Amino acid sequence: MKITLVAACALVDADNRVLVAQRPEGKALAGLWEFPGGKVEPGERPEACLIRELHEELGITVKEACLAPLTFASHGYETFHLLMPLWICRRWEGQVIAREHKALKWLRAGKLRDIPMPPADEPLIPPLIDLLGP
Ligand SMILES: Nc1nc2c([nH]c(=O)n2[C@H]2C[C@H](O)[C@@H](COP(=O)(O)OP(=O)(O)OP(=O)(O)O)O2)c(=O)[nH]1
Ligand SMILES: [Mg+2]
Repeated sequence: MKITLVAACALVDADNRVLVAQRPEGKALAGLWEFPGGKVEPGERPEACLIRELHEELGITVKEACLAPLTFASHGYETFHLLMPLWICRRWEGQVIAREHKALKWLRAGKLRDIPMPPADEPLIPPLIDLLGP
């Protein structure tokens, strides 16, 4: 079984809302709402990967000191096993824009259950509600 390491981030705004991003057409899991992030490249540190992906996908600049680990997902997909640490980030530079996603939205953690997310993401919701409230 191939293990794929993906670094992902819950960006949290001043009202404790979380950013979710809609996966574009033509990619696996198209249309589902995810946490921004991506695959860790060979030799790359996960935190460096996340900072790179947040810049590529959302156009923002994040300092490593502003990333706090929250939890992780471990999920068996048909062709690979996803291991996905999730960081929280409340501080960044720049305006969030959808450079690669179909759409973006800010939601209270309790509302994450109402949007279609990848199956791997479901266990990430309770720790977000614990931290941020519903
Ligand atoms: N970023 C992200 N990926 C997720 C989440 N949940 C989930 O199952 N995945 C899966 C989808 C993909 O199989 C894999 C990472 O995908 P990705 O499409 O973000 O990877 P990437 O940014 O490096 O994009 P690419 O260069 O491979 O196209 O993890 C999530 O919340 N965020
Ligand atoms: Mg990505």
